[in-house]
Amino acid sequence: MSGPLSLREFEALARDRLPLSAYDYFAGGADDEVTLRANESAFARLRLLPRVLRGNAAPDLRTSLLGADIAMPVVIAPTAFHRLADPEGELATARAAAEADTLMIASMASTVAVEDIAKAGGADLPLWFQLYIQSDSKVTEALVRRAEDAGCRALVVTVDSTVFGRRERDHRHGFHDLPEGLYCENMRGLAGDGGVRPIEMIRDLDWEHVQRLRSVTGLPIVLKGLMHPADAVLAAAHGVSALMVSNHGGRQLDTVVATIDAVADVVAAVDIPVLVDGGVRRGTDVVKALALGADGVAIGRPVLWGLAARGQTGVAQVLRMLRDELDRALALCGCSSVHDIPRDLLREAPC
Ligand SMILES: Cc1cc2nc3c(=O)[nH]c(=O)nc-3n(C[C@H](O)[C@H](O)[C@H](O)COP(=O)(O)O)c2cc1C
Ligand SMILES: CCCCC(=O)C(=O)O
Repeated sequence: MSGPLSLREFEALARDRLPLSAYDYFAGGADDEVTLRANESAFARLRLLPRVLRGNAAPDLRTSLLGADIAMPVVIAPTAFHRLADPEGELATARAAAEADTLMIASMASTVAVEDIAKAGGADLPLWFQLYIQSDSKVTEALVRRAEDAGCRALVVTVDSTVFGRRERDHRHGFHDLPEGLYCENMRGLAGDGGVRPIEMIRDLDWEHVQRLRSVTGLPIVLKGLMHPADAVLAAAHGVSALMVSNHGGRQLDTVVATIDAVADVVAAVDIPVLVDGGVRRGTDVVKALALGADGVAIGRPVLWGLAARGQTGVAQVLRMLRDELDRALALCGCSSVHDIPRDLLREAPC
């Protein structure tokens, strides 16, 4: 029997191996999961109009993001709780990211501490730290110091989570907390008694928080979960270094537009790098995001599927598969590099 041939086949393998409550936590979205489905289906609605007879050698996939040189414009989105998928958890993910020569964004809700993730990835792995700003600014600052000391090269502030989205799959399973023995390790030592402090989502999150963060760190700040071009303009005015157009993989506000439908307006509004995540499952999806002006994409669930199916090897295979698909798609589109993808490559499919 052959191994998995696509990212979607990794999901099927992962589903077979995971307890249903963990699978549903990873797979699920908010409410009716309209946005969860839309993220993927919007890519299918965009079609390619390739050029031919362009005689290109192997396309150049390398790119750079905030000074990090990486093998392809595909990075690892921050996702929580990797040890629910595999005992090695984020350590395995970091090793696979390093092997693939790409960039990893570690979740603040990782089940391995960020300094251990950094060690596993090695000095060459560009590691960014995702942050939920906490109500106590001292706690936020302690997290920032921890990320800086671990060698993280940027802070990715998630701004789409002023409250936690309602995921009905989790309610059905009663999945509200990590199982016995697993903890959000970055929060260890931050509770009054030296214990593990729970992560908060704060309703009053605003631009002042971004400004305050700007004043306590020299690291570049990336805002993740921004969809509206007017917010993109404000972000640039507040000294933000890059944006991630994201709807949290359809897990926060349901019926938000698909990210691939939002990215072009954000790109047009600002001069800073723009990444997009949500529903990227094929090399052709990456081509479409780049044709719309994105500087790169991030993948969330496919990494978890690789991890649950085969640990570090599985994550490395997922990244390799997407890289090979991107290479083939570019060749077939007549593009010589990831920086040479014209907008007129795209057409909307008739309904
Ligand atoms: C299981 C899971 C956990 C996630 N945890 C976080 C998180 O801790 N912080 C964050 O900013 N985004 C989190 N996200 C959102 C991802 O960073 C990303 O936006 C999303 O997964 C992209 O969509 P995709 O899964 O379709 O690739 C999570 C997503 C999933 C599926
Ligand atoms: C406090 C954990 C947050 C994880 C998360 O962002 C998600 O499940 O989407």
